[in-house]
Amino acid sequence: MKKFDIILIGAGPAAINFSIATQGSDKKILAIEGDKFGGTCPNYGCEPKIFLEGAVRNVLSSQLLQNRGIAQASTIDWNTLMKTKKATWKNMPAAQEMGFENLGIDTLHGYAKFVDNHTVEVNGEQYQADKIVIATGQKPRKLNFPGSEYTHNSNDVLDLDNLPKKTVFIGAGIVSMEMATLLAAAGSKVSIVEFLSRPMMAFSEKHVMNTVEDMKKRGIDFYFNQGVSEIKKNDDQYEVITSAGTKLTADYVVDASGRIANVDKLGLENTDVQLSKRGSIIVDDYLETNAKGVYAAGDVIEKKQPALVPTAHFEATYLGDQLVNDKHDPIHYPIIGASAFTFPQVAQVGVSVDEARDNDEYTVVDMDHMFNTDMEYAGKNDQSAKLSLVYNKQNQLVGAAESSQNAIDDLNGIIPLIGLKITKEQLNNSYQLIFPAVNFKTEFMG
Ligand SMILES: Cc1cc2nc3c(=O)[nH]c(=O)nc-3n(C[C@H](O)[C@H](O)[C@H](O)COP(=O)(O)OP(=O)(O)OC[C@H]3O[C@@H](n4cnc5c(N)ncnc54)[C@H](O)[C@@H]3O)c2cc1C
Ligand SMILES: NC(=O)c1ccc[n+]([C@@H]2O[C@H](COP(=O)([O-])OP(=O)(O)OC[C@H]3O[C@@H](n4cnc5c(N)ncnc54)[C@H](O)[C@@H]3O)[C@@H](O)[C@H]2O)c1
Repeated sequence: MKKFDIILIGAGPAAINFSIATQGSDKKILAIEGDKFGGTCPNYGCEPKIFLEGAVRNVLSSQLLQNRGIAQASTIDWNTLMKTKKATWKNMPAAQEMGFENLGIDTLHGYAKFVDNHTVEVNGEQYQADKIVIATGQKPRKLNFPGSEYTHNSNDVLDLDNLPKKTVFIGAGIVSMEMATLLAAAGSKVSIVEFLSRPMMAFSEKHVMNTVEDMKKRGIDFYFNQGVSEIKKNDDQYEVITSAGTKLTADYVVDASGRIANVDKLGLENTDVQLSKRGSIIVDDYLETNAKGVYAAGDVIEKKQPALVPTAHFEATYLGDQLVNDKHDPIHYPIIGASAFTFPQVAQVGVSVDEARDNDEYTVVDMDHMFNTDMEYAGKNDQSAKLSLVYNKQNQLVGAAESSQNAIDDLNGIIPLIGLKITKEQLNNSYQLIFPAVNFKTEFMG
């Protein structure tokens, strides 16, 4: 039996930031990874997605500027794009593992299974620690219906060598909306089937629907209020049948119906760790599970905050600091922005625009009139751009939502204003951003 002070199960963003936070301590720490070191973000998520999205955004922007001075709009060469993506990310897991080792963390390949609250088994060998951190993230959900065996998931899309002619996405969450944007821009005919009445329910309706309208103009079809009930295979084509009787043909079907906590290989039945109804790990305000000395961080935990890299990083940094310094302070989350890398992008932060519209405590200011002047977004011909701001009774900016080609960078400029509760006067007396900048759009400019 090998003994450590702390064992990390999973080696994604949560584990990485935990390791950074513990750097320089005398604790003996082991990171165990069953698949690829680095976890979802650099291997199956944000980073390869943003690589593909960068090309797509440039192409779609150039198409919008045709006849405004761009002579020939560009198009996507999917095969070269994918070949480049694969070459760029090939060495990522090895580089990530080296990152752990450089931080003084021992690494181990294999799936960890609990034997009891303080012992895990990996490849037949046992490892023990007083403190164990579960950072196993989430994985794509697999729906179960006749023909569901023909579906692919987001990991497959990010590795797709040849572009399908027709693609059907099941679900219209962030994963689906981003990947539909990619495949459609590259030339696939994309349809999206969604149970609910609109996509990305966690985001402001007005801004999501603004993006949906743009996606529709580019030929993406949406089928709301219905789920997929059956897929039939006819030679190399599939017939996708929905609960509303819609029939769609496709040569590629993506199950993008959501992500579930990665707990199935953990042997949690051998511990006191408890799961929520959704199957995520329940933790208290100290990120400790029901089993004393067993903690959890990142996407795997049940929480109100969005399951994103910044959330995982914040939790892991907090936990690393608590565990190596024997602290006992509850976690207090900061303002965390959320976004979808669609075209146009959708982003939001702070108090929800939808909730604020029905609440007397807040005032929602829709800044759309600013954009009709063809000024703020003119260089990108972003005519449909929409930005809404939420102010509280003290006239402090407390929330924002935007749909535009620049929504993510814009809101990254707004997040400090909200997080620091800064007033217009404080901002203008402290710094002036390069013009034109988001503070102009928010009328925060002095
Ligand atoms: C397509 C896609 C795009 C995304 N884009 C963004 C984005 O743009 N911005 C953003 O902020 N977030 C994005 N996310 C979310 C982001 O990837 C996650 O929030 C983040 O990776 C969570 O980190 P984590 O460490 O909690 O889990 P993960 O990164 O999932 O890492 C968990 C690791 O644990 C391993 N593991 C599981 N079980 C075991 C076991 N029993 N033993 C050993 N190892 C195990 C897994 O193999 C995995 O490597 C995206 C996600 C997806 C799927
Ligand atoms: N840009 C980013 O930051 C980014 C990108 C991708 C993923 N993520 C993270 O991953 C999480 C998961 O995203 P997701 O899109 O996988 O999940 P999701 O839960 O947000 O969306 C899944 C969608 O599928 C629908 N659905 C479920 N079953 C269905 C069925 N049978 N038929 C039709 N529709 C069905 C749901 O109603 C929902 O709208 C996000 O919430 C986010 O935390 C973030």
